[in-house]
Amino acid sequence: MPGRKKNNHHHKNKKHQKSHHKERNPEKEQEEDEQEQDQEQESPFRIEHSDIYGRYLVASRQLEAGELLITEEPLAIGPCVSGDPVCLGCYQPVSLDSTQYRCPGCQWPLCRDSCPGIHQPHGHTSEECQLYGERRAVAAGLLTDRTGPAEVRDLYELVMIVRILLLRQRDPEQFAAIERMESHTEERRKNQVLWQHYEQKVVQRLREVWQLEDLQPEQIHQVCGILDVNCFEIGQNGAKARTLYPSAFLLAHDCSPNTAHTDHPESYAIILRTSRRVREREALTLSYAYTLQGTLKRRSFMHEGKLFWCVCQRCSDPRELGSDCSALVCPVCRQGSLRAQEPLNQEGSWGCDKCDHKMLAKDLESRLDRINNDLEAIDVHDIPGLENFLVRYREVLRPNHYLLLSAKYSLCQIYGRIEGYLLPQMSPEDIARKERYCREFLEIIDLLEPGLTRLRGLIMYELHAPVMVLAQMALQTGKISRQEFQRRLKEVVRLLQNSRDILCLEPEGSNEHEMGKAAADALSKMGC
Ligand SMILES: C[S@@+](CC[C@H](N)C(=O)[O-])C[C@H]1O[C@@H](n2cnc3c(N)ncnc32)[C@H](O)[C@@H]1O
Repeated sequence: MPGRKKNNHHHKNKKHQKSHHKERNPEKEQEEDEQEQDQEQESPFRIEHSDIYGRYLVASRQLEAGELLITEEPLAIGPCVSGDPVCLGCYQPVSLDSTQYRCPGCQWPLCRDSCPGIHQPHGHTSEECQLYGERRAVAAGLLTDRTGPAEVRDLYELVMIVRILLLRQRDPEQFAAIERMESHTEERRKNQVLWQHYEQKVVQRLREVWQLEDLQPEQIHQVCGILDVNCFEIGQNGAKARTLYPSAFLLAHDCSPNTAHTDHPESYAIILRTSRRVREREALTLSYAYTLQGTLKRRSFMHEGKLFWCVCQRCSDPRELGSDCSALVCPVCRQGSLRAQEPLNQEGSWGCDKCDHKMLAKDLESRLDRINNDLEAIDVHDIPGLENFLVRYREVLRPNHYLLLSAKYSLCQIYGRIEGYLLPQMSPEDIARKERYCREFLEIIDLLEPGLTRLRGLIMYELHAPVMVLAQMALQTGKISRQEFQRRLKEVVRLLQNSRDILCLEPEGSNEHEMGKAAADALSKMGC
């Protein structure tokens, strides 16, 4: 499969070159065309072009859910750009204090001296080590436990850019493949705030402070654009990296996509499959944004980073495909729901469906930002804190609002899993609460990410346990009949089967795959 997909990509590039040299060798051209047609017939997708999407992939035949479309290793990989320091070899979190292991050559923090990513192409290479070693004072020397998150982020941002620019010498073909990706440089140049940010934080720093003067400003800006537009954020079991892949970048975006992807914990290869049935000629899509965000946020995220305004079905629908996950309680009548009147207008107004109250999107956004800050301040393991958040905002946000769903998602995962809240320690009321949150969450994910998607697999696994425990309790206390117990058990089996089928698609060695195996074990213990 990797070969097939890779061919497809290179094949496209050949085609591109050919169009400029058509008269050169007509016989060879014809032979190549035939080969291309053969390959296209075999491949589950082909590349097309539109004025809106640019290049994108379409299904070359009807595809069933779960079909493998692409698996390929990254052309480039680097740490994620967050304020959290990670190992340059394996992208696991590291600390910046004096006890943290550091590379003897360049002093950047690494997880340990036996990190599998040291001197590996997908990790901390000797080339990179030498470059940073010569610039210790302006690179790793700044990374101490007194360095704030913004400075940590700025320093780590440079790593992937430097790696790509080093590829120019080491592997010009790979570099050329990256250079052919969309960078939206001209549109980015028009946005002075964005352009100046990269000029100061990246271009000047690399050329003046790090003294990499042979890097041309235009090329650095182009690489920054390519990274913003095409990067995948990946990582298993706590690792956080960003990657560029040779052909997966071609998929267009949709806020309710028809593919799902995961990545291999060691090779960082992407594994991309259809998540549901896809019709012949339908565009293959993935989501560049986070599912648990409302339309206003997703659209501005895509506009800022990817330079387009999404007009997909979910974005165009004030009720977001029936999920209603952006609706607020009307602050005036307290009865109605406040929704976007023109969801594709970021500055439009939001109106109540029961009274005349209206609100501007920008006022609403700042309100939501404050609520989001409140949520982010709560530790993900803090059950009372999360429960309190749900109570505090139930008069403000509709029950399916994405901020409430985020809190419910955390609760689904920690009830039953942390000390003091393990299933045998939990009251029937708390177990029932876990069940309720799982069901509420699943109902929305079924609308937004239907099919073979990781979130569905995870939540169905979480849901099976409370259903099972409560059914057993109810049978023992005579609250339900044996027949009703059997009916509930059937649901448990269905949940376990679905989560096994989804989570076993995750790569071996990942936590999700382990969960898929646990679901399979539970089924065999039940004799299924
Ligand atoms: C990762 S690239 C995809 C490949 C790109 N189309 C190309 O030709 O190189 C992302 C870019 O594709 C375009 N794109 C992807 N999905 C889109 C969508 N749903 N609507 C409009 N443009 C889209 C935008 O220009 C976006 O910045």
